[in-house]
Amino acid sequence: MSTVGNSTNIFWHECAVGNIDRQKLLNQKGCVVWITGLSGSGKSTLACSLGRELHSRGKLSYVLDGDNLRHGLNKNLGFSAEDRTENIRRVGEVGKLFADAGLICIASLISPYRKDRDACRAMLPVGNFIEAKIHDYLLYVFMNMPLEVCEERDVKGLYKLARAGKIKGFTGIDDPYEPPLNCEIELTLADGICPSPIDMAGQVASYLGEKGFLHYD
Ligand SMILES: Nc1ncnc2c1ncn2[C@@H]1O[C@H](COP(=O)(O)OS(=O)(=O)O)[C@@H](OP(=O)(O)O)[C@H]1O
Ligand SMILES: Nc1ncnc2c1ncn2[C@@H]1O[C@H](COP(=O)(O)OP(=O)(O)O)[C@@H](O)[C@H]1O
Repeated sequence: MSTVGNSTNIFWHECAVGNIDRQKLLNQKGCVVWITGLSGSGKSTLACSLGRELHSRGKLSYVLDGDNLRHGLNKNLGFSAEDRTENIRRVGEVGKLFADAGLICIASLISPYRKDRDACRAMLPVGNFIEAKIHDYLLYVFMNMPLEVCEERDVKGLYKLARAGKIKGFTGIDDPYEPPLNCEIELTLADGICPSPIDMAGQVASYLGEKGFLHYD
């Protein structure tokens, strides 16, 4: 019996089928691939491309997209620092459940503040897999696209509105984006050109393969 947050007198219930059973069933290791970067940097595009790549390799994944989650789970949150923190915390917790379910969870959110991303790392520290290898099972992918590139794309017209002062607290304009100091993968321009989503997805999938997430034995 314990107290967690505001809940008192609560108990943890274990089930007979556990995380290892599910990972064996799926022949993969559950993890969270967390894509962070500015609006318009290509997070959602990479998330979908990676999902497709993993699907084609017979691996089960699920995309948690910040914009989409704000239509449901997170629809009571705005863009204040406190709300963004709560947004990241909730998605971290959901990602942890997906990873525990054995899936490769692809989270795609601006997640601009370092302390919020660090808190997610602390929430999903290490996976102790059966062969005794220890992996981080939260992997950060930094979409390191220059603001000018994102602003030039401006698919939703939000940068224009932010520059005109019609959106307040827009990331990269009048709200900070704090680049990761310890990401697993950084994707950026090569000779001034953005690699294709398929190439980027291939790079992330290869990383997952090398780290042993795409099989379970
Ligand atoms: N003020 C402000 N700042 C940044 N972004 C804004 C803002 N207002 C609305 N939007 C739109 O919301 C999408 C980002 O949602 P996220 O949940 O990923 O943001 S965060 O991680 O909580 O910072 C983001 O989507 P993406 O362009 O896909 O990143 C924007 O379309
Ligand atoms: N690798 C890429 N190369 C060129 N354009 C891209 C690439 N990835 C995304 N884009 C384009 O950039 C725009 C923003 O992409 P999106 O995935 O919606 O970004 P985010 O989710 O970070 O806001 C879209 O028009 C998309 O087609």
